[in-house]
Amino acid sequence: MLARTALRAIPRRAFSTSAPRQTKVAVLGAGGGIGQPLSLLLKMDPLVSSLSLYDIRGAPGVAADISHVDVAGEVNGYPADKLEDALKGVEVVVIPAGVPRKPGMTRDDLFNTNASIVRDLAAAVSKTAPKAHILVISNPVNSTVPIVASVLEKAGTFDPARLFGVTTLDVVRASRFLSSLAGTDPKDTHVTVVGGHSGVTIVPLLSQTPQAKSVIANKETYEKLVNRIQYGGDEVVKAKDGAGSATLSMAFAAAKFTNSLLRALKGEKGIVVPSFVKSPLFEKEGVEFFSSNIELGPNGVAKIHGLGELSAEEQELVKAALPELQKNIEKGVKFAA
Ligand SMILES: NC(=O)C1=CN([C@@H]2O[C@H](COP(=O)(O)OP(=O)(O)OC[C@H]3O[C@@H](n4cnc5c(N)ncnc54)[C@H](O)[C@@H]3O)[C@@H](O)[C@H]2O)C=CC1
Ligand SMILES: O=C([O-])CC(=O)C(=O)O
Repeated sequence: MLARTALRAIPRRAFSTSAPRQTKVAVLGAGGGIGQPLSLLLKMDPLVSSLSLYDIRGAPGVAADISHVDVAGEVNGYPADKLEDALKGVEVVVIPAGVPRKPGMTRDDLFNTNASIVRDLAAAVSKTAPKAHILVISNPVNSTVPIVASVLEKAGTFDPARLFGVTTLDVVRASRFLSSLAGTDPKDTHVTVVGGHSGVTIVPLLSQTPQAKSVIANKETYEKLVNRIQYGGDEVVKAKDGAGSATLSMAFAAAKFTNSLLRALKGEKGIVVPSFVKSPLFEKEGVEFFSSNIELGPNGVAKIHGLGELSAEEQELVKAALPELQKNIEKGVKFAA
């Protein structure tokens, strides 16, 4: 009896909430390496009242499986030809559909396959759930988010406050990697990561984290840490040795970001997290999407924060990120046109 009570306590502690379950969330790509654990974590989020799981393969099975978990909330699975049904009445759509990397590939190498997957899913969301908040996980995020924006723009349904590239895994990694060096608890070690989601476009602002002070004082340690945060994805791709990329830590990160958004949608104030959104910060430099701290509100993006004070090294990192970001964004926009 004691063990059962302890198990029941896990979902309550894993997610923050002050309101009852009330939001319908869809996962597109729910049968995949990220989709399955993400769907389970969302089922355990008290703010999710109904889960709609869609994939071209296997979603009804995943839904049947997850629906046996003894927490409240409905779960439905939809096969390949039922995308519209899956999206009916949905307020938040999370998209992890698409192929992952193998060793030796860059995220941009996924473009040829994933661009059209994301484009077609965005068109379906625009048609059936035009007011939904869209959270894009599929890589290359620097290009897939602009693709979604372009598709919605053409359809007349684009609201920049409701489109997010999920870069939370970079934030999670930065916190974890820094904590292991600084001997701190990741729970209290927050790192703002800005830019985009690949290699040099990932820019951790470690100078703004008090716990990083002694770690970044050593140039070699600092450079190694920045590199590890920028190429953390490669570590997992290499270790999985052809079996894909990060799935479990990504599912964790996406569930965390989704929970932040759901809390803000329900009226909780003061939720500020990084996300890759349509942003004015570097528009003049020709970079229309950028990840920085975003204040979330009842309609999605409430305020886009600036970068704050940067060290000389961070200024250089941002400078190096911009041309690559611009290229990735343009590629997405051109594809969608
Ligand atoms: N944003 C981020 O930080 C991260 C992004 N990713 C990206 O997430 C994506 C998914 O990765 P995994 O789950 O490991 O791949 P996976 O191959 O295990 O799963 C992808 C799923 O998408 C489904 N799918 C393909 N086309 C679809 C369509 N048109 N509609 C619905 N579902 C479709 C597949 O059937 C499969 O079940 C990849 O592009 C990967 O690079 C991965 C880790 C981190
Ligand atoms: O590295 C990859 O391809 C998957 C990914 O985006 C990450 O783990 O950050």
